Amino acid sequence: MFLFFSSLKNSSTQAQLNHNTTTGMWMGAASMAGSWVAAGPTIASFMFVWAMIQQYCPQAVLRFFKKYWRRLMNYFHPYIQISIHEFAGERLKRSEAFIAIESYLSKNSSNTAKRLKAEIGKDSTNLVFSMDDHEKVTDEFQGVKVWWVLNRTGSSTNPDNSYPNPDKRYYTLTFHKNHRSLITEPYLKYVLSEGKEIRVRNRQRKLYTNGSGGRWSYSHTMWSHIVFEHPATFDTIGMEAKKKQEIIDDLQTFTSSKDFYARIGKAWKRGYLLYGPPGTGKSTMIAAMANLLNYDIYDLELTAVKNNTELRKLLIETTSKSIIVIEDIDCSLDLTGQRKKKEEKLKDDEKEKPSKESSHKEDESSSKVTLSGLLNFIDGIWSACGGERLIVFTTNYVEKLDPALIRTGRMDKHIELSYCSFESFLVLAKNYLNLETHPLFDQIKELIEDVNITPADVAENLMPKSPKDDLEKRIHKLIQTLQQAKEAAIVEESQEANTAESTTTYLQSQTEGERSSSSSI
Ligand SMILES: Nc1ncnc2c1ncn2[C@@H]1O[C@H](COP(=O)(O)OP(=O)(O)OP(=O)(O)O)[C@@H](O)[C@H]1O
Repeated sequence: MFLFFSSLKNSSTQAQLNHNTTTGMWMGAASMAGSWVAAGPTIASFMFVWAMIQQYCPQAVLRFFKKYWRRLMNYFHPYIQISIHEFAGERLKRSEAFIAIESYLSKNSSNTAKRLKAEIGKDSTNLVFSMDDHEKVTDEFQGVKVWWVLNRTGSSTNPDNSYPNPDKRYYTLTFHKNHRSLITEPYLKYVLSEGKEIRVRNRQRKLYTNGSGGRWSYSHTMWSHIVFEHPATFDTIGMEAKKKQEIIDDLQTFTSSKDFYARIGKAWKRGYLLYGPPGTGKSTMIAAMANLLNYDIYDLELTAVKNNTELRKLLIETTSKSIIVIEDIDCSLDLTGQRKKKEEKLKDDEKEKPSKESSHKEDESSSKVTLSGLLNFIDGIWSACGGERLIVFTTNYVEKLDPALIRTGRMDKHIELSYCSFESFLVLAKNYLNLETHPLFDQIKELIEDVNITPADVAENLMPKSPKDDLEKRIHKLIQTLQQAKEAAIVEESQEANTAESTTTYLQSQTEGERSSSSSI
């Protein structure tokens, strides 16, 4: 026994000495290993004695032993360890604490850790380092040293290589028990807040999309991402200044209203409905929103989502500070008002001939996202997890949408993106031509107010197509397009007027005919 304790004490002293070296507590691994080899037979003897005691000792004596054994261990190893798992508790989502610690440690990993992982940082201009698996990093807080290790148990993928194995990485934080309150309270608080800040500062924004296929062969749809680098900003969007400012104010008020949302008991999210003809800048507006707020984008392809459960899973996986986009919501699913009528008709038909066919139809529809599933996605209980999110729908046909989907509270702000006005043209002219004024702009003003031309078409005309395309040429090209559009509109109008006139004449002759036949009767 004595031999055991003395060798244990020696190893412990060795470990403590190692703590005091600049390279941290693990640097003396080789000498530690030597001590443990020497202590091997002693440990074996001890285990044998302990087994005997456990078998033959009365319970009271055993409790006594256990109590003093723990005290003894505390004496020789006075360190506390805290583990922070990557997928602790919420198995569907990476732990926020883990992510924050990862970012925090990236700060001094590059100075102390020997093996580092490098990732491309913000704007693709720098590399961000983080510690690799099983690396150790020493940190100091108010003069107290702590040690972080990133552990990994098992492999990063399942044996069948089908999806990442989520439960395997965790950090351990080790510190002396004398500093328990300092480390568990102010230090960890500091680590989390600093980590979150570093993450926002360094992170590459991402554009996520859901869809089967890709790197992992999932049986269900999951998010995959690329770096989000769209250059659109509110400065580049052709839109009336007042309307633009209103949207910017709304977004900025939202992002700074965390406390307000908490106070009124509402989930910190806001819905935007962007509607208007194709080419009026709905997608561009989403990119500008993400750039303004520094958010990620989740481009949700509803047709690739099997059912409501899968939709909920995708929602849970989204992170804070993000925009969830469903483009062309009217085309994504049969979510229009007419859907109900169709369903009712189908039910009536099926009532008349209950058969295998109808049960097959039910099966099919149960594997689809439904309107109620989508409503739940927007404002159900699950929608509150993650916080600070915008949900944006776009459509070319707002009148087709089910009113339940776009009512205030779900889609809080409805923004119409329309044909190009002269004010919008001036923004495009400044961006594409670098011109604020030009003698031909008066002519453009007159024309543009008479025709329906999208900003996309205006932009296309202002784009240089060859080195010879100087400013004058591009302005003339736009004027020509506007004139053609105006002529086409006049022709269309006169055709419509002719059709209307001939319909009226036809109806009149019909009525007169009916009158004369009834008078002859
Ligand atoms: N208001 C605008 N300001 C600046 N550029 C615009 C604007 N509208 C359209 N554009 C230009 O036209 C192109 C197409 O626009 P965008 O895809 O945003 O339109 P959309 O309304 O989303 O179209 P769709 O309904 O077909 O998806 C963009 O690349 C952008 O450069």
